[in-house]
Amino acid sequence: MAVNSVRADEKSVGPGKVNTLLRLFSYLLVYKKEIISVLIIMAGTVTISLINPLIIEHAINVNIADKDMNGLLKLGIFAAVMNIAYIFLVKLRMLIMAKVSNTVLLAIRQELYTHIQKLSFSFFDSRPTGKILARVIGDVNSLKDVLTNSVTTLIPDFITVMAVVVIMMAKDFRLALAALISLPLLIIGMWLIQVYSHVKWQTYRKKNSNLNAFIHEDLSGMRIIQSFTAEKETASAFDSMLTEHRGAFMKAVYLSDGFGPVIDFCWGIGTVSLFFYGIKMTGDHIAVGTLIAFSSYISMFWRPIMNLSNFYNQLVTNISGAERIFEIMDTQPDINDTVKATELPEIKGDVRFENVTFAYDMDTQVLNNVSFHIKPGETIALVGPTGAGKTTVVNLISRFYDIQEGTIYIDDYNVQDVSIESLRMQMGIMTQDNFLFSGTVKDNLKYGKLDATDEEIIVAAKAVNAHDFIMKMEKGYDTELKERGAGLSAGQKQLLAFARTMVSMPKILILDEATSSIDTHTEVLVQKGIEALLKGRTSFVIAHRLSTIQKADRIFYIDNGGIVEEGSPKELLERKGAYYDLYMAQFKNI
Ligand SMILES: Nc1ncnc2c1ncn2[C@@H]1O[C@H](COP(=O)(O)OP(=O)(O)OP(=O)(O)O)[C@@H](O)[C@H]1O
Repeated sequence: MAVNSVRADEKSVGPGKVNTLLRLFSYLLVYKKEIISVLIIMAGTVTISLINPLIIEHAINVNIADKDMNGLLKLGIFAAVMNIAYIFLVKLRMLIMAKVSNTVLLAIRQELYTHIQKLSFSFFDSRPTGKILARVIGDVNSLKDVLTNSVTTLIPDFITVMAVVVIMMAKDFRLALAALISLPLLIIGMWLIQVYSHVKWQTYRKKNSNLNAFIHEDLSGMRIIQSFTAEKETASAFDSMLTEHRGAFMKAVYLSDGFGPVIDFCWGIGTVSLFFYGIKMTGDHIAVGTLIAFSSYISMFWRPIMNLSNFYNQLVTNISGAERIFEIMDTQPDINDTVKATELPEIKGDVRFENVTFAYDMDTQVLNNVSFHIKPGETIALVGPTGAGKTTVVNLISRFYDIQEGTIYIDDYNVQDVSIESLRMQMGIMTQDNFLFSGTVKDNLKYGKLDATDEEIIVAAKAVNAHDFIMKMEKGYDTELKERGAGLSAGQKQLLAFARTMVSMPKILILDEATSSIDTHTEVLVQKGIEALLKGRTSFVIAHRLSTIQKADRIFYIDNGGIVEEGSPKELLERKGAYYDLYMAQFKNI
């Protein structure tokens, strides 16, 4: 059962804002050289902008006053060269920072994606794909400006502010205190805004996730929506989600917009207090020149503060994105290799359940004390009512979930004591949806074995009767497939999925048989494909076709948390129990 539906907001479990920031900035440390270059370049650009007024002053006071046109020309050339260098340096700084921040984003996205691939089924069970997508794409993108500005704003502006404070204190500490009197107000104001703003931005990101999940789900189910003519209903649901999204954004942005006025207010108070105190003291010993110098220092102090607060605002706006990314990175897979896990050697295909008890969640037990033993090469058909636990049994063999009680052995190895990779590598799993990826037919078949040769692929495809149909496609094995195999029939998708599994030559085959109706010709091919797949390997077939069930060595009828009937097809028919009833019901429909 999904914990998070499309509409339900995700829970926020951030590791704390400071930790999140430190962790985010730690990604920048890899690029120390580039960051130092940017800082040096910035020192250069600041110096040039400080020299510019001096050049103008010199031109007016000296060259123009003395009518020294030669000197003025030289000064002009010097100023032009310096300012061209300035433009070049700014471009270079932007280029380096763009490269650094994009590479960091790439690294974060890669780490996140690789981690998500390791997470267990339970993680994917618990959240819609669109919400995961929102984190991998949207949340990662939201960090770009934070990363860039942390170098171009945070460091230089912080140094400027500190330097100005030191100069002011050194010149006259009473005037300095008067100028900076509103600093505590600023700190309290910003802190209060960020506390509430952070929560609002968290909510906004959740609404954004919901919207993503909704769009993803809707687009995936568009055929169903159109066939049930439910476009109006989904459009109205979308509309209400957009309203929620917009509302969350407006609430967040109102608060964030409070930063500017708070700074303006504090700046104003600082200036008034400086002049009030200064004028009161002018009679004593404060020179007017010092007072004027202080008033320019005060703007030199507040301008970077303004930049820093914009950066802070950016941080508050986007830190929830970083929290959401790190939350996934910190999610540990439920199913892990144990410390003592060994490699499962090439198996024969013996499968044993000993008193296995399993529940997805504490409320509903799906399997209760189930035991069975399958010998290598046996074909077992799993039958029973819907929701009885057939898929659960096969999921446990591949250790997609861990059982609560009992033991599952493959060739006498406890599945919990061997590495997950060595276990799953020897399993061939075919689910009902026969998922195909965009790419060529060959690419898809290679999923079974990444280093398979063309010959291996063709042999496998021939074995399951898929070769002829593939050769009839436009470019044979090099034909490009659309996403999820759109444009192929259900039977054709199945044949390709058989071939993919055949390429992997698994010792244990798990086949969740599709029930979709297939034309008679393809049905014969599919049936032959199934037989070829089952040959010589231990197979679990969640069987719907009577023909497959009849050819199984044994049938397990699963119901009420266990195997209620077990035996060969003939034995079970003779017993006239649950399987007999199922058989007769299907037989009547033939
Ligand atoms: N990921 C899951 N999380 C929670 N409960 C689940 C999950 N998957 C299945 N269940 C529940 O476990 C029970 C057994 O499900 P399972 O899919 O094994 O049944 P099944 O016999 O294969 O059914 P069907 O023939 O309809 O495919 C059902 O009650 C189902 O609701």
